[in-house]
Amino acid sequence: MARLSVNINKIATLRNSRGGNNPDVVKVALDCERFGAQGITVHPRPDERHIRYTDVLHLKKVVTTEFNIEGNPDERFIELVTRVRPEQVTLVPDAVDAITSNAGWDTIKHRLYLTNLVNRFKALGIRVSIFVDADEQMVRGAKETGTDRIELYTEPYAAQYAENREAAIAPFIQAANVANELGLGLNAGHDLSLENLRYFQQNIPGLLEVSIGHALICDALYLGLENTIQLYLKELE
Ligand SMILES: CC(=O)[C@@H](O)[C@H](O)COP(=O)(O)O
Ligand SMILES: NCC(=O)COP(=O)(O)O
Repeated sequence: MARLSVNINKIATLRNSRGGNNPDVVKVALDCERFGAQGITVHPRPDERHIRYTDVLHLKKVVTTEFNIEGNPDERFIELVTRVRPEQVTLVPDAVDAITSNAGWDTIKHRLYLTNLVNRFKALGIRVSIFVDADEQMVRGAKETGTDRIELYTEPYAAQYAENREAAIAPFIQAANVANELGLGLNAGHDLSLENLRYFQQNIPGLLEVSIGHALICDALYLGLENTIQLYLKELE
């Protein structure tokens, strides 16, 4: 069964909209864990428009499930991850001005750069995952870097799901098969939701973890956080 890591960026976005500390991201992270989340994901960006670097330091002290820090590995991010030593770091090639992540790495073009980072983080005992599109060549390129896992960028799947779910999932099955064959661990995330999650996890072999933020927090507005996390966990059974 794939594990659920809740991305709490959106909680920080809400807090930042007013200053102050409401909602309290540390409390929400602990509540997510209490309600059954098996991991907490944060994605600090250089402008700190949602999760702040100081939040990451506070969260590290209290999170008892898997702590996953995602982001573009600029110097400040590398320093943060080195200091915090989460269970997992996910390397994402965000442009500074991106509203949200919108592509995986070109693992062939950036092989050396990624290999150096993978070695650096693995030497600290941090599991490394590389964010990639569902593309066989990118999965094979990721393997060359020595990464432990890849995270498949699922936005294209989510976007096509309603129209044609078989076509939407086909490249993801192919990428997953390649990852499994190469011995790469497999995570997935972006725009996964109560609508599209079950079909994804039922069809993707070897899926270890999904990180979900936007849709889950939106659902929680109507359904409550505890109930929502339970519903997502049910989809992963
Ligand atoms: C890598 C990925 O797909 C997610 O981390 C996504 O970028 C969430 O970040 P936002 O909450 O800023 O959209
Ligand atoms: N890695 C994906 C993630 O953490 C959450 O993405 P989203 O559910 O907010 O699109």
